[in-house]
Amino acid sequence: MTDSIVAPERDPADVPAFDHARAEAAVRELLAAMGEDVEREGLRDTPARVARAYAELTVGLHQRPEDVLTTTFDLGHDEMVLVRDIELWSMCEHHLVPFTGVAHVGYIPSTSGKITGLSKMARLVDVYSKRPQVQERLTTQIADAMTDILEARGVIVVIEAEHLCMTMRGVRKAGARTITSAVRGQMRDAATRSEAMALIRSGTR
Ligand SMILES: Nc1nc2c(ncn2[C@@H]2O[C@H](COP(=O)(O)OP(=O)(O)OP(=O)(O)O)[C@@H](O)[C@H]2O)c(=O)[nH]1
Ligand SMILES: [Zn+2]
Repeated sequence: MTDSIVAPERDPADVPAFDHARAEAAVRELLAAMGEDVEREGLRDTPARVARAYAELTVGLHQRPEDVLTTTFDLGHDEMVLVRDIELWSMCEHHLVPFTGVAHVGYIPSTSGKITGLSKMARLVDVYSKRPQVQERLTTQIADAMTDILEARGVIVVIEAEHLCMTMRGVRKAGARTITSAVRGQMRDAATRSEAMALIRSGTR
């Protein structure tokens, strides 16, 4: 593969605003390419609807991780914090169909004990999910943002997801789950990592 999984992150300031007119024209073309009658009643508003839907599904291209990891508290807490089973919906950049599953995000705060609001970790997952993605990049981006912005001493991110491009088309293997992980800093320590994995697995239903 020539394209890097860990593509350099684009500054959201450099990403042009979602072009609704262009997206509508493209959807109209796609429908025409399918042989559909784009003027029939049921499809008349579809290009505009799809454009709005894709604007929503890619809103993360315009968001910065540092804008969601804003609320930090210096609690002096220096033990592991882990939020498990954060629901995620993203879009595979190869087929533009969803992949969905859960993210588990854990970290060991900085030596100063800088922690973030728990909901902010879920918001961070959303920022990176709402873009054309591959699961590996999504995983590393979340881990790197936690490390850089919170100055976390250790981070673990595990994502379990089902890709609709493998389920509803192509190889058609419903139920196959892809698991990716990214581990940083002190979380690489064998004992700490197994503690985190045990906490994540304790939720396996
Ligand atoms: N590594 C990785 N691969 C993905 C992800 N999402 C989709 N893919 C894969 O991307 C690949 C694209 O392969 P291609 O051969 O170019 O496309 P294709 O002919 O549609 O492939 P099939 O899905 O096998 O029919 C497929 O194997 C997908 O399963 C992801 O998040 N990570
Ligand atoms: Zn795909």
